[in-house]
Amino acid sequence: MSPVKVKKIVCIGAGYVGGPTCAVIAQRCPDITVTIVDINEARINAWNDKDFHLPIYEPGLEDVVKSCRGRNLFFSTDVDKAIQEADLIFVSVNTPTKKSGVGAGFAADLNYVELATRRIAAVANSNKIVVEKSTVPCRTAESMRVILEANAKPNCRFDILSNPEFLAEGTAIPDLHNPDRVLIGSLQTPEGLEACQSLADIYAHWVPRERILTVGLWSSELSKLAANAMLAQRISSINALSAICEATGSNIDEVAHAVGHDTRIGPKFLKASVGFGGSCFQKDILNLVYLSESLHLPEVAAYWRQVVEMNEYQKSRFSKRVVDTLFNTITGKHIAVLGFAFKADTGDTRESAAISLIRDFQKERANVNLYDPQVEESQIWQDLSEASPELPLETIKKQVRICSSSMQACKGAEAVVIATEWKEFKEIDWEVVYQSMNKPAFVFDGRLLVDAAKLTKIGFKVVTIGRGEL
Ligand SMILES: NC(=O)C1=CN([C@@H]2O[C@H](COP(=O)(O)OP(=O)(O)OC[C@H]3O[C@@H](n4cnc5c(N)ncnc54)[C@H](O)[C@@H]3O)[C@@H](O)[C@H]2O)C=CC1
Ligand SMILES: O=C(O)[C@H]1O[C@H](OP(=O)(O)OP(=O)(O)OC[C@H]2O[C@@H](n3ccc(=O)[nH]c3=O)[C@H](O)[C@@H]2O)[C@H](O)[C@@H](O)[C@@H]1O
Repeated sequence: MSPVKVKKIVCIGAGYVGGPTCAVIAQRCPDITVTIVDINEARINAWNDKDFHLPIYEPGLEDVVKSCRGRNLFFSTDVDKAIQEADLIFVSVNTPTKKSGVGAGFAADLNYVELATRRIAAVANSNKIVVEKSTVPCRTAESMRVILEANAKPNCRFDILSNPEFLAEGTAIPDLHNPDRVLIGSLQTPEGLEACQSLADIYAHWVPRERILTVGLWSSELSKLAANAMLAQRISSINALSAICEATGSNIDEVAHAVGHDTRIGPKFLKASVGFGGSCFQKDILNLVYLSESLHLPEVAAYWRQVVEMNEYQKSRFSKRVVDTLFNTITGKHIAVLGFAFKADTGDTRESAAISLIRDFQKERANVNLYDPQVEESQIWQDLSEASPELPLETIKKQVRICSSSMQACKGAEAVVIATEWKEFKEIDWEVVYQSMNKPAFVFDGRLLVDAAKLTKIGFKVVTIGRGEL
């Protein structure tokens, strides 16, 4: 037997991962037909939009989709047909934190993975390579194998691979074009290794072979959780140090620069912030915490849990600093919040620190003027309602006004809070903003974005994360 040469791929799940990842595969492998399917019809319609108003904002994505949609890249809701035709199936569905039942608040909800797996088993009528692309707990591939084999049609073989995704939102396309590594986990059996080879051959169309790492299935699954946990741990470490900086008059940027110069530590991912957000860091660490507890390793669980707790502390510490600085009350004051996405260059708001900040400001009965260049209004109302379920939306709308520019948000405000590091906030004409604000005018920089000395010269009182007043 030799490795199957893959001709047709289906990706189940047309989200932030499935969409960009498989669009890039289609772009780089013109000899392979790629169909991305989803049960969400509105999402598929948006991927097929004739004016390319795609469901995800991601720099460079539109060009990739334009280059191959209708050629060898297709988006469809016909999940069954696409499964039947494919040699290789990516499972790229959502794996959120469980909201109820055993492990609620920690464990991953694997319902979507299981439903997709059962669908594959129900409709497949030829051999398939099934690839776990979603981030899943260790040994999920084993559950998938059991489900697939128990329901397989005669003469239908399934080989299961783990191929976690490491792209970051906002830089998904360059990350996919030039990945640090592609990780493929397989059973170390002859069939498993052949399936691994088939998938590696796809990536080898554009990724150098030495960056395609092949490991055992369980190592691959755990490596994904480990990578996210260690990245988040760096942010919590630098944020913990930012609190010490504020109390001692040190400057977190200078500390990060000095620490990061050590080649063993490295300069990346040491930017202090108002707290990390995004759909995955918290979820994947909680998943690791749950795994550790299930394995009777409470000390290990406590170690990782602290990374999330430090992040919660950072967010609440920042909103408290706003209240304390504004003379211990923000009731009735106007606060301009700039940015709602969890980071720049994405319209994604999942777990965004801005949501917690605005909820805290609402509790203090402040008026919030909010501006974000990408996030849809409907998404903002949904997030704010979920953050304060006790408040009717009408009450929230009385306290929060969505603005169409930074200028509009800042006009008449007592304070500006920078929550997302959008490039356009760097280019704000602060002289003009200052004139339009109530005095004293404060800027709270939660992203180390603005030139504090320049703003102070204009007349602002500037409070920056990780910088003390001493
Ligand atoms: N968002 C990110 O930057 C990254 C996410 N991941 C992981 O990738 C996975 C997917 O994440 P996202 O793409 O962000 O999620 P998402 O929520 O944007 O997309 C998942 C899609 O799967 C669809 N879906 C669910 N069940 C289905 C089924 N049975 N049949 C067809 N479609 C189905 C949903 O309708 C949804 O459109 C998660 O496990 C996540 O942890 C990994 C790396 C990066
Ligand atoms: O599994 C995932 O979902 C992905 O999670 C992260 O990617 P993402 O969440 O899209 O974005 P990051 O750039 O990692 O930023 C996450 C959060 O940390 C914050 N951050 C990042 C870096 C930093 O130095 N400081 C900091 O506060 C960002 O503002 C953002 O809120 C990882 O970087 C990806 O490798 C991984 O594939």
